[in-house]
Amino acid sequence: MGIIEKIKQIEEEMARTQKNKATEYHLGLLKGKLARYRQQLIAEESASSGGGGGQGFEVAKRGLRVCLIGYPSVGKSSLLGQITETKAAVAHYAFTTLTSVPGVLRHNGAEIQVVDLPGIIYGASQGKGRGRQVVSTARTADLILMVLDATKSTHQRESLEKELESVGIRLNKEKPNISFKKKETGGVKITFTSPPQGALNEKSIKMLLKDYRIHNADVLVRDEKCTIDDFIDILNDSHCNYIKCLYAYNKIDAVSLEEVDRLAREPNTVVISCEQQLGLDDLVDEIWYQLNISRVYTKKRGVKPDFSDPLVVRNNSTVQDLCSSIHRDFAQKFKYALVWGSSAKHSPQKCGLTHKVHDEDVITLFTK
Ligand SMILES: Nc1nc2c(ncn2[C@@H]2O[C@H](COP(=O)(O)OP(=O)(O)OP(=O)(O)O)[C@@H](O)[C@H]2O)c(=O)[nH]1
Repeated sequence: MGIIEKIKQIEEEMARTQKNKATEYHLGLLKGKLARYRQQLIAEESASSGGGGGQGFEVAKRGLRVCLIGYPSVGKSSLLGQITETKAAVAHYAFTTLTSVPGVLRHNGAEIQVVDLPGIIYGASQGKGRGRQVVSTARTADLILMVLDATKSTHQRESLEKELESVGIRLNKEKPNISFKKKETGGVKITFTSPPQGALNEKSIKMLLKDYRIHNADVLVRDEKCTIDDFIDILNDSHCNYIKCLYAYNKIDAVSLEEVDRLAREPNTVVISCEQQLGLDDLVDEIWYQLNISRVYTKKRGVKPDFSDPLVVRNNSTVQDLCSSIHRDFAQKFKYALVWGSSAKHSPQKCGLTHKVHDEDVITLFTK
């Protein structure tokens, strides 16, 4: 039996099983299996398409990236046209022509890459077609901007969330506070910092570990609210991405004021109209805020810093993160850095890779 059939079988069994105290463990086990098979499916796809990507999908990442996700015709191309410098044609993507269009959003002197993902994400978790390529690009996002049509039902949002959830993309969620270390010997050791509240207990953890054929490991659950799902995420850690998501309801010009008001009150939500150019400045400000951006200006020795083209990194980034944003291998060549600005104790301060930079710092990097 292929993985897709196995996934289907488990999903059917889960749908048949009633949710109650007696079935809690069995359902947990099924969820664990499902996560494992889905992970295998994604790994297979990546291997067969030469490491993710796929035709028309490798968009080189520079600085921070926002990915637009949404159903066809919600107004993604129009939005990209409004907030970025790439004037993407309002065009219909045929199923065969999958191209992601990167645009550049300039704000507060920094550049943010905005990638429009085609609206064909549905069915990705079942391994259908190109949806998975969309998902693999979505994983590289620093922020997901889910574009929704205010005139349509809430179904579009729920089904996109479900789809992303099933491929291991967790929206607006922190990584579960569970430490998990595989070992060579010594058996399984499980510790809770306080008594667990739900079904995540010694029994269910042991059962899942057995199913994953892990016989030696240390597990420390630091949060009493952690669930079985959280532990499964930790077991499949390499396939889980915790990404912030901002919801943008477009076409508010076509719905009632009451409806706009209701949508605007939802968490992490901005209401816009691309056609009437409403709410777009708020949206850009919110993107900036959600990305937690720091701008760091580079300075060559003996020359004034270049204030026109900052490196853009997340707040709390280190010099190492900065190096990686320049080039994957740059950190290996790194010798030391001189830093001017609020993160430096004195100006300039000589720093190593672990130094945390602040917004508007100036830095000179010295290589070996
Ligand atoms: N009423 C209204 N219509 C809009 C708005 N923004 C976009 N539209 C219309 O919605 C339709 C789809 O817009 P696109 O920008 O092509 O949507 P898309 O999400 O990129 O669609 P795909 O390319 O199919 O993924 C077009 O006919 C637009 O004119 C808006 O703010 N209000």
